[in-house]
Amino acid sequence: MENVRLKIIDFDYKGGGVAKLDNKTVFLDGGVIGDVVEAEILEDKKRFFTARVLSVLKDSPYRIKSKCNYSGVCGGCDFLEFDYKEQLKWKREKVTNDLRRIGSIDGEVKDTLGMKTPYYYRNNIQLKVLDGKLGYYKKNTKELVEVSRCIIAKDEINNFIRILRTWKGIKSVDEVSIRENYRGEIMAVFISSKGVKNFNTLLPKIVESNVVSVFENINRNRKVRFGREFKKLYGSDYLNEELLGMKFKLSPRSFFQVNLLQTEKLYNVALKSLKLEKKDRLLDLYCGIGTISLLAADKVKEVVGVEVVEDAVEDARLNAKLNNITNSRFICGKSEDVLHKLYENNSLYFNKIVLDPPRTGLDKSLINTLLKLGADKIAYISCNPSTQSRDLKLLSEDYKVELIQPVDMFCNSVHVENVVLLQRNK
Ligand SMILES: C[S@@+](CC[C@H](N)C(=O)[O-])C[C@H]1O[C@@H](n2cnc3c(N)ncnc32)[C@H](O)[C@@H]1O
Repeated sequence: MENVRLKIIDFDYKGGGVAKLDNKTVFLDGGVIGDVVEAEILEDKKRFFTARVLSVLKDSPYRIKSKCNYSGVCGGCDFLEFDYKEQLKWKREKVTNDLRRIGSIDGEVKDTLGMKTPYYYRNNIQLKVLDGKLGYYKKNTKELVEVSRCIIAKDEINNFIRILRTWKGIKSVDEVSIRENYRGEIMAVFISSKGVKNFNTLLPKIVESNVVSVFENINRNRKVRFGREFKKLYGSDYLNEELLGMKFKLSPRSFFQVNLLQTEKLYNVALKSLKLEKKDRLLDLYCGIGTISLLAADKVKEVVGVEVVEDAVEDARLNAKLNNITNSRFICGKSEDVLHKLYENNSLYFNKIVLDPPRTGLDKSLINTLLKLGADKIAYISCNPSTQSRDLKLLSEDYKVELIQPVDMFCNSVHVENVVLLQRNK
């Protein structure tokens, strides 16, 4: 097919441009809303085309010059050439459209809570390693783009990348996960199928730096991020974090939100929306290391957190002790199974619930139990408005939506975090 001229009108879920041609949708590999581009059609399917941007013929008014040297090549970010204020507006619209289209929900969506400076915010990155080179995959490929610095990662993570680039042993590593805490300390996990070699040659540099913890993780199954065993190579078992004035310990397998400043805003919105009272019994499903549970503990009678990763549950129990909290309890298991058992045994009643599942959203059986349980208020936090909208449609049988607040957790990427407060119908 010959090349075509297209106007970008939207972004798809991967951050690629969307256009229209012959009444069919075109999914492109790039472009910014408002751009006019020359594109090569790659596939002509029944309902859509796929296409590759060859050149931008007319710049969108929202196109900006990227501050990143790897922009357009590296698949790590989607929106580095899209004006930040417009990103926030687009994310609000994305949430509005998903709720309407998938969830049949029409409520008012608040303006996305953004950052003043949407760079150098990520406290956790995963770099691929290929032939001793460190980087991210090129968009939609397994080709490595070598990087010496990442514009969305925090400063000390970038310093550690510099150190790793001089280390010969990096060749024995397949992937490296690097975390930075609130005071610039680093925890690194070297993920390797055969074991980390020559760590002793990296050690002197690590001792001089602010790396506080290094683990090896043997992983031969590329479908999961981590293998079963973590072996400590250096330093502490945990990374210490501080969030809204409380202390948390975090072990290498546990989940922690990637943007500290935005997490504080997110948690404040969710907890405030629940209007917590001393008589409340709060259930925190998908609780990770217990951050939300423990931040809520002094406002309620009792809080119970549920989490499937054992290490995270142990962290949560430790974090309760660390913060002298005595009215919290953490259960290890799948939220859907644990909630079902709690309900069947009639053992505990919760009048308020926090949900914060992974991108796949809620299990249908969990939704059924939630409807039977009938808590007064549910704060549903999600990093995927599409699955959240699907779940809300089922929950709206008994609940009405009272608040919809998007939060920009993943600046310069297509992803958006969203909080929805549900109130049970009288
Ligand atoms: C998006 S994170 C939220 C964690 C925590 N609320 C926070 O803000 O840090 C989702 C968490 O759910 C856990 N998880 C995934 N599937 C689960 C399930 N079926 N039941 C319970 N926890 C699950 C993950 O291990 C992860 O810790």
